[in-house]
Amino acid sequence: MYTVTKRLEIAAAHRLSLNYESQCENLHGHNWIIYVTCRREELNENGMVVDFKEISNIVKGKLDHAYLNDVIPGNPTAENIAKWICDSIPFCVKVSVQESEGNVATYEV
Ligand SMILES: Nc1nc2c(c(=O)[nH]1)N=C([C@H](O)[C@H](O)COP(=O)(O)OP(=O)(O)OP(=O)(O)O)CN2
Ligand SMILES: [Zn+2]
Repeated sequence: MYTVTKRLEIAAAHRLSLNYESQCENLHGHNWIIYVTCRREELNENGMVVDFKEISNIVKGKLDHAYLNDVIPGNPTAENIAKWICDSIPFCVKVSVQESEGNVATYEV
């Protein structure tokens, strides 16, 4: 079994709809740090699980400098961002999304 992990950083904006009063409901931004892990039994003809560039193209192409409410279905929390990324990348088994120094959400298949 082969595993690759790609670390990415994106800058983006979002606002959350919450059932309590919070500054997170206001438009604001983060520099999210994202770890994408893909796993596969056999390598492709290029000797790769998934090309790091493909991971970068998918994540950065859709999310970098974006308004995440327009991309992520539902509330663009770190949890939902992690699931959206995992569903968007072939052979992805785990995504961790770090929103700030102490706040990390992980989605695993
Ligand atoms: N489980 C989650 N909780 C929260 C999320 C999330 O994605 N998943 N997101 C937010 C907001 O995006 C907010 O911008 C960040 O939350 P906050 O609690 O303000 O985080 P801080 O680290 O900046 O605040 P401290 O109080 O200094 O810890 C909210 N919750
Ligand atoms: Zn936020």
